[in-house]
Amino acid sequence: MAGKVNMDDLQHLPAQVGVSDAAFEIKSNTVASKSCPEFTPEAYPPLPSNLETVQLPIISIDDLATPFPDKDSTLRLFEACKSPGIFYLKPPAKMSHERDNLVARATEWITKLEPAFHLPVEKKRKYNFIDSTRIFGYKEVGATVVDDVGTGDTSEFWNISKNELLKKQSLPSVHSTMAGRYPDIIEDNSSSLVDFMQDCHLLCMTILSAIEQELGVRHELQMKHEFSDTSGDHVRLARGPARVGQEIEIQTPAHTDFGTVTLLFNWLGGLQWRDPADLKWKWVAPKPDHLLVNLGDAACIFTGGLCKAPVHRVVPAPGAQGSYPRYSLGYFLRPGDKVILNRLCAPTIPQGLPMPGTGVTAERWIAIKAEGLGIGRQVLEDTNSRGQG
Ligand SMILES: O=C(O)CCC(=O)C(=O)O
Ligand SMILES: [Fe+2]
Repeated sequence: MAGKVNMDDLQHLPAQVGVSDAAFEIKSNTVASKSCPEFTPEAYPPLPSNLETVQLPIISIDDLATPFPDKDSTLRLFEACKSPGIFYLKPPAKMSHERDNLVARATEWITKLEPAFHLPVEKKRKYNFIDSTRIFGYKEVGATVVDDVGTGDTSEFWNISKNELLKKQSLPSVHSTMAGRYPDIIEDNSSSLVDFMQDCHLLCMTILSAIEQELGVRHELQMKHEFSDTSGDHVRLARGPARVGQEIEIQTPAHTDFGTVTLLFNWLGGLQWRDPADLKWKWVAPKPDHLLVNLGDAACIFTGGLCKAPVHRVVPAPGAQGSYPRYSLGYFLRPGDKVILNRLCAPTIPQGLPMPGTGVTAERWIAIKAEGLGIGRQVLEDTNSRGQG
């Protein structure tokens, strides 16, 4: 069955170690109803009080988003990027043009776009990823492999491409005559989604700017991530089902993010970070009014391994929270498609062994990683054009 791993098999999967028993305390009277809307953050119960969660650094963007941020703030951010490579970030209370802060807007986006998940599966399949090089559109349950026997994941995604929405904005008349790339509920909101992406991108640039300052490089990192560049940048809406049983159900298997910076908004537990010190999975608790920042492979390569790309995965939320379907939203910042993943030239960047992905374009790296996760296999199997990636 998609995404199911028997508890007895856990030894075979190094990814499974260290999960606290508190995760599996589900009381039968807390089974989620199938009511809609499913995304009801105000109703979520707390995480189990005995759950061990990892203490991640907490950074406030107000300290960084000035033309001359103080040295302590940029250093604290850089230290968090070096270890563990994942941290909480408090966004500014108001963004440009008096828009609300990003956490409030991410909450509104999930609320508004949740119906895209409730379309009949045949309808959603019309928007399946084209292949593993173009992972925009719909990823259905089971399309990603969670172990070496080919078990599928349990989550579904809508990956909404920044460039596809930008193209639609610049060529509205052409697009109005074309079949929609996304369901109407997404297409109809594309212009305000672009505004949201632009503010997410800006926040990522603030993070890159702080890293540049600490490395003593000018704008080399930001230049590889122009908003107008064709790239893998996208908003990902994800839905994972409520916990079904006692087994570990993998919503998203162990991975590092492919790109440079991920802004992650989640409201229920279920995200786990693999501690490199003991290889145990540690729960990452959502922090009210904060988002999570997670660095990816490209950040690691550009900085010669100084920045870390943490290994993480998603399982149903622990305890009573596991009774709720889990929604999350990510903004994935990736280098321009044609950018070659190489370390920056600066005396501060270590000259070590090349890391996986070094020397290939960002576009190719996305395809290599997506194939490794089995993404696109349903399309490929359906068309019988190629074996599983
Ligand atoms: O849903 C989450 O909390 C994390 C999702 C994630 O890691 C991903 O989509 O890359
Ligand atoms: Fe991720």
